[in-house]
Amino acid sequence: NTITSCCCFRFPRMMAGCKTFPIVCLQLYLHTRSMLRTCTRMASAACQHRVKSQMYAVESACKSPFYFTLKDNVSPVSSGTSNAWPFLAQGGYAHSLCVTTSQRVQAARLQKSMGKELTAMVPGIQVVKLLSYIPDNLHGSLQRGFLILDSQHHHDLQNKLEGLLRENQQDIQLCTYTEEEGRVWQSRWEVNGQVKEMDRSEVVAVNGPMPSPFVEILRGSAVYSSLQDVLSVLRESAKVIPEAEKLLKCMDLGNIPEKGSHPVIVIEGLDATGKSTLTESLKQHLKATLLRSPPDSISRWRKTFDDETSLIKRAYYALSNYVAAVDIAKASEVSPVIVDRFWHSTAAYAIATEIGGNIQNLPDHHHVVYQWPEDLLKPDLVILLTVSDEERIHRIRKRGLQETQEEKELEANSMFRQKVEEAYRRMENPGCVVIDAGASREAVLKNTLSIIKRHCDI
Ligand SMILES: Nc1ncnc2c1ncn2[C@@H]1O[C@H](COP(=O)(O)OP(=O)(O)OP(=O)(O)O)[C@@H](O)[C@H]1O
Ligand SMILES: Cc1cn([C@H]2C[C@H](O)[C@@H](COP(=O)(O)O)O2)c(=O)[nH]c1=O
Repeated sequence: NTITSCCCFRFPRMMAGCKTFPIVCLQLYLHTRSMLRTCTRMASAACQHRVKSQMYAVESACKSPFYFTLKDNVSPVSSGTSNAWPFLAQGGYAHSLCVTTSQRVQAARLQKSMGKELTAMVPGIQVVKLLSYIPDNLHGSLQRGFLILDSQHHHDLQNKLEGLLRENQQDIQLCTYTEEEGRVWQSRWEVNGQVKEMDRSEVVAVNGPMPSPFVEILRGSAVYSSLQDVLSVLRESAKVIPEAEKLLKCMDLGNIPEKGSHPVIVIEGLDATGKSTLTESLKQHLKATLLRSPPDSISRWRKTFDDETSLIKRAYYALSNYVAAVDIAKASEVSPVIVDRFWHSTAAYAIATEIGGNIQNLPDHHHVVYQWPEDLLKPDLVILLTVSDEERIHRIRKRGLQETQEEKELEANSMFRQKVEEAYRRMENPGCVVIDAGASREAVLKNTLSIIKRHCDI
């Protein structure tokens, strides 16, 4: 950046009036470009190799992550007491695949497609999220990937992984882990004409940091804290996703819209908790304007972004709040505004999706991901509707979804739902006022109206 800015701004000023100025400028520009290319190649090459202080964190369903590192890197203090690897029992194998490319949109898309490919690769293997990073430069060194657990040592798995490495040799790092007499070895593979084992190093289990790197990376990769952050991801995405370009054109990048004199009330909650039912009734009772996020103006691209990587999908939902804020600001000049889902949904679903395992793995209370973005119009009141799982299932069934299929989904997603709701409850500034929405429609409406009267000037 410094070189580019020097070339583009300072240097021309120094050379103004000089006859050879255009030639010198062109030479400098070409030289800079080639230097930048060399730097990128060097950085990428460095990523393909092990760095001594490199740490690995493996996501765990019910506990904190499992951490390991090269044995040389371990000081007696940071070392765990045992090197028992839960994945390598009974002569099984494990492999790690990390995306090394530094371009975040490209890296996220490659990671998503590899995840899909790996899960479908061989029946019986287990694919778990993995992060590789250098502790004092987490964001700068982060590589996302997977640990592939192969307890039955499938012969064709190694071939398939080699195929993946061949196809993406510049962008991924493949390692295999084996246990020999209680010691675990990491072999790194590289394509050198054919796929070869480059080197072997001993790795050991270690204690990890608190909060875990899975929590630390949420901000900026799933939960955004400003419009600038969101736009920067979407601009990068626009190079490969035409809808991102169209979406950006819908965004009015003027000043932050200011709320009018009427109250803005947001209704939040899990699916089928009664938000639509309640918001329609509130609209009538309060003679309010009813809006939703994502707003109609950009909802035609929702499906495209729902199918995208988390980085891009969450940027879409985050942006949809800023787009909705423009309508909310205008409407609140003339009437109260009811909003069906807003920022809290965006953050709560993003956090619950990204954080694997159970509720204990969520970021602690007051973490930055629970804070309202400073540049987003703030509502006067946020109401969270909660109902028991049984009642929610009952309502979904009555709404007409197929029973058995839906039942299975609810079973599988029980932990996910708990995490979304807990994330909602932890949101701050504004926090949520929780209403038990398991009562009758009339009772829920009455309760909500009395809370609105208490909090807002209505
Ligand atoms: N208080 C209530 N008692 C019983 N049934 C209710 C109540 N509120 C809503 N329902 C019914 O539950 C179902 C889900 O309600 P609704 O569509 O309002 O929820 P929602 O939160 O907007 O859902 P989604 O987020 O999935 O759009 C509907 O069939 C609705 O008629
Ligand atoms: C607004 C918003 C929604 N989602 C997800 C959460 C749910 O699975 C669906 C529900 O949307 P609906 O419009 O209420 O049917 O969308 C999300 O992940 N992030 C958001 O900001």
